[in-house]
Amino acid sequence: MSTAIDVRGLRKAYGKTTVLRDIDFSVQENTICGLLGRNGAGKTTIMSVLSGQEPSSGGDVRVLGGEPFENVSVLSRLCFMRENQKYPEDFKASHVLRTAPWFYENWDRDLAADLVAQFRLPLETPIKKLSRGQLSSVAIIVGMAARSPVTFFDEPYLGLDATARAIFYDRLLEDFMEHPRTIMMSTHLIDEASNLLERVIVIDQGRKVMDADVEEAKAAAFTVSGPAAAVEAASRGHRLLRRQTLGGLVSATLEGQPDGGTRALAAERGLELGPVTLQSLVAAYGLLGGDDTESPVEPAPEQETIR
Ligand SMILES: Nc1ncnc2c1ncn2[C@@H]1O[C@H](COP(=O)(O)OP(=O)(O)OP(=O)(O)O)[C@@H](O)[C@H]1O
Repeated sequence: MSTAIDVRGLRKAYGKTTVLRDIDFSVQENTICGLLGRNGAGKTTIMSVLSGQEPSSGGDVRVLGGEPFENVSVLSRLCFMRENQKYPEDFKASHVLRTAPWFYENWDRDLAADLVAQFRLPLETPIKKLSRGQLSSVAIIVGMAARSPVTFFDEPYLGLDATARAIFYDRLLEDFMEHPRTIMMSTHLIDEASNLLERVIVIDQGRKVMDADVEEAKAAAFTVSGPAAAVEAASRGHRLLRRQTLGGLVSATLEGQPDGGTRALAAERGLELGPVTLQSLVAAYGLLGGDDTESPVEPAPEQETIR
């Protein structure tokens, strides 16, 4: 498999303010990669540079083998759907769908029509009158039907209801299986999108702080929940990544995997051992902001109770 995106020592500054520092990563072709991080971390800026919308201030950026900025041969194979996508004044969704094939050579008309029906998108309403969710669905439909070899989605779900978000995730995965391509998506809805993501890159204050294969990262931690003293005992020998409390109950996210001793202790003291979700893993490294760490204990999905 070859490299679709290669970033070495990327720096971006606006005037005297540096917003990206010394960022390195590469993304293999035909991968769906999540770009995560708190507000203002630098996700949109990275995608803007990778999609040639803005020049970098230093470092080397290659997309499909070439520097994207002002490079038509790279730009013609990219699609960047951003959260505040701009359209010409008085455009309707029908105009967007009619003009999109001029820009995207792999454009799939049937897929676009199918998605319009699924998202219930009104085609003849002026874009500026569409609701926030309908506006997001226009960008999603274009980003998907374009089938560009490299596609960037910047928080594509804003304003979408839960059903529409589920349609987006399901259809994107289905289409990706049939037409593999490289997709980078920034999101704050980590657990919702986690089934899609093979790779995650986490940015914090303009620096890369995590770069991992999702399955490997999830396999490198576990949760243990129950009465505080028992959880404490079961946590010995493991690095504590995160601790949440609710009344007398504690849920700890620990590095590693439970060994025989931990399992036996859990069985004896009625503790629950469970897998870690991507969201809590990212939160465990302190990368989701304060609110999340204050949230009450929630049972992890598919928890295994050892008795
Ligand atoms: N044109 C600009 N001029 C000055 N500063 C900018 C400009 N564009 C972005 N920034 C700053 O760069 C930093 C990174 O912004 P960016 O939009 O990339 O963050 P983000 O991770 O996408 O955030 P969010 O999750 O809130 O969308 C922020 O501090 C932002 O204020």
